[in-house]
Amino acid sequence: MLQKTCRDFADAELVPNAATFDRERLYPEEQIKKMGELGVMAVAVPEEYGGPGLDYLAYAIAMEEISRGSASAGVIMGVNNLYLGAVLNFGTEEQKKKYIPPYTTGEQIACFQLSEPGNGSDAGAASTTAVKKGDHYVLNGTKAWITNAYQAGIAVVFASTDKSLKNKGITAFLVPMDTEGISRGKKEDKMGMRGSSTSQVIFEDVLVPKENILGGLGSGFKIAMKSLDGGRVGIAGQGLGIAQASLELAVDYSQKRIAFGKPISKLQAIQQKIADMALRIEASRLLAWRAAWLKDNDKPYTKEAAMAKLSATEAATFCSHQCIQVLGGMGYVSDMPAERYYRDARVTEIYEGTSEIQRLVIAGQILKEYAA
Ligand SMILES: Cc1cc2nc3c(=O)[nH]c(=O)nc-3n(C[C@H](O)[C@H](O)[C@H](O)COP(=O)(O)OP(=O)(O)OC[C@H]3O[C@@H](n4cnc5c(N)ncnc54)[C@H](O)[C@@H]3O)c2cc1C
Repeated sequence: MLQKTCRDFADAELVPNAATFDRERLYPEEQIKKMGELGVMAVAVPEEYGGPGLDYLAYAIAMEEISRGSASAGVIMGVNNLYLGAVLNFGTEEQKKKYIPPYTTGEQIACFQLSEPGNGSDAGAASTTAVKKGDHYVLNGTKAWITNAYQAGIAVVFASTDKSLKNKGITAFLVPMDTEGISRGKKEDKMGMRGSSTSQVIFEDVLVPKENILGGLGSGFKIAMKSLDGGRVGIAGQGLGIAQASLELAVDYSQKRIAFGKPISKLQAIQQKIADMALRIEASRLLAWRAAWLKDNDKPYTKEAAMAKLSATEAATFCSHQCIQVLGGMGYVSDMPAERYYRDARVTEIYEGTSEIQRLVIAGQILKEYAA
């Protein structure tokens, strides 16, 4: 039912507008509010905090269907859910009551600030500092590549409270984005995902009350890694959505395009592409749903989430590439969405851990299993 609801919504509200969001770098405000009404801005948030109380399998499915319509809407939703997951899993009761409900409806959205100009994959090397001053911490530094930075009302910010402890000295803070001393850099001019804003966020002597520490002093790195495990199930869903949209377009076009007197879908070379696309999508979907199922059943799922993210995002790049090939010249122009799928797909292999980092995570887990 959720899948159908999201698919119908995407077909009615996202598919017809996705090219405009992309071309005009437009934040899909109206659609994000409607997604809030559908419950997908806070999929796994229990009803007591304003969410629909679903699980990560539902999240993977919703991310796929929304991203099939507009990958930009998908990443806005994904980062909002990433923030909510961190507060839900690591917040005190008071923090959950205060910092979850306003971000479940799509009226206000959140961001997740881990990366910095000097470190992305090496997230433990955070150079943003938080220094204790009385009942407050003073934050200084620059966060980079922050999705939703221009719209977000709240952020979870990772900063070092003790550099000598390296990643064990990182602490997570809940920081309202209108706090004095916070400014945003220019909007990044991106290859894809142009309906979502991405920018640096600069902290200059930003005072944050000590009650806004999330999960305890020095737990920031653990919070980031655990949150990203869940986030990767969502990005796998996003990759699947782009891949599925590419497959559907390629199949439809191939049945209508006539070359040498018959539809190109009759050509075995085109059929091979369709088979390869469908195969990668089905395999990745099973990986994504398995990772979600493991999480929903409180079983370890770090390796499975990394496999799902890696497989589905590589499928997105592969399928969007093949889709352009099936469309020929029409794949290369913006009259058709194939070139947008290709541009949007590319970053899914970069954010929430690059493909290289997913392989490191997978290999690390496997080597641990075999060492036992
Ligand atoms: C559009 C967009 C939105 C984003 N949104 C957010 C956000 O909301 N919040 C946030 O915190 N971050 C966000 N990011 C940042 C993203 O997570 C980082 O870009 C990503 O983690 C990679 O970090 P980096 O860019 O510093 O690359 P680097 O870490 O410098 O990596 C460069 C290259 O080296 C490789 N590499 C690095 N270390 C290793 C290693 N140990 N082994 C093998 N290869 C390695 C990488 O895989 C990559 O190919 C976003 C990025 C983009 C582009």
